[in-house]
Amino acid sequence: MPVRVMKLCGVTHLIASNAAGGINEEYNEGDIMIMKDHINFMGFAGNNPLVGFNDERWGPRFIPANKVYDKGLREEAKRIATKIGMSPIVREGVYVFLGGPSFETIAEINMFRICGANAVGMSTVGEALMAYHAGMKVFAFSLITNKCVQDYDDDREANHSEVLDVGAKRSGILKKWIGGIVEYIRQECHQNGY
Ligand SMILES: O=P(O)(O)O[C@@H]1C[C@H](O)[C@@H](CO)O1
Ligand code: HPA
Repeated sequence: MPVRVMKLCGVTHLIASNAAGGINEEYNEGDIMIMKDHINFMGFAGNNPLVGFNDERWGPRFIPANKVYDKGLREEAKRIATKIGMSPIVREGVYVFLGGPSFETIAEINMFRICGANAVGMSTVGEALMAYHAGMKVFAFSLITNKCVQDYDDDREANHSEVLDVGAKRSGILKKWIGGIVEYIRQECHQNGY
């Protein structure tokens, strides 16, 4: 349970990142989507990290999940993006969490688009729920590494090498952006006496 180990070490904020496929047709490869919400599709099948005995010292048995992704951090992240000139590539949207490792079928992508998902990936939601349950502030974002195939006449196929290539291409700007967010969190912790 790495998130709980972080909590025991005094960590107050979680910054989580992932590579994701763009479902929203306006999203481009290389865009960055701040997660404002998620669809825990794995959770629909009972695969929620909070299932099982709940030790109240971590957090309550039943938690709301409509504010997992901290609004203040999202606003600050957008402000920093504007300051460093990356706002044209920054989006905000809903991430749907699937188990993978196969990428999605066209029918699945069409279903998730209709359900309100903007991007699809294979991680982050479990960690975000654990951290929120333990009282940590959560900020998460997706690097859109590919536009999901949504049409049977489209010959492209999702693959892991494009994920790695786009990650490498965006590493410089992401370092700068995350550095700014970390600095904001440092100041917030300082003001709150942490
Ligand atoms: O660990 P993340 O969610 O960033 O990785 C994504 C999803 C798969 O693990 C992989 C697919 O290429 O990238
Ligand atoms: N689907 C799921 N996970 C992903 C994708 C995708 O299209 N791209 C990067 N990670």
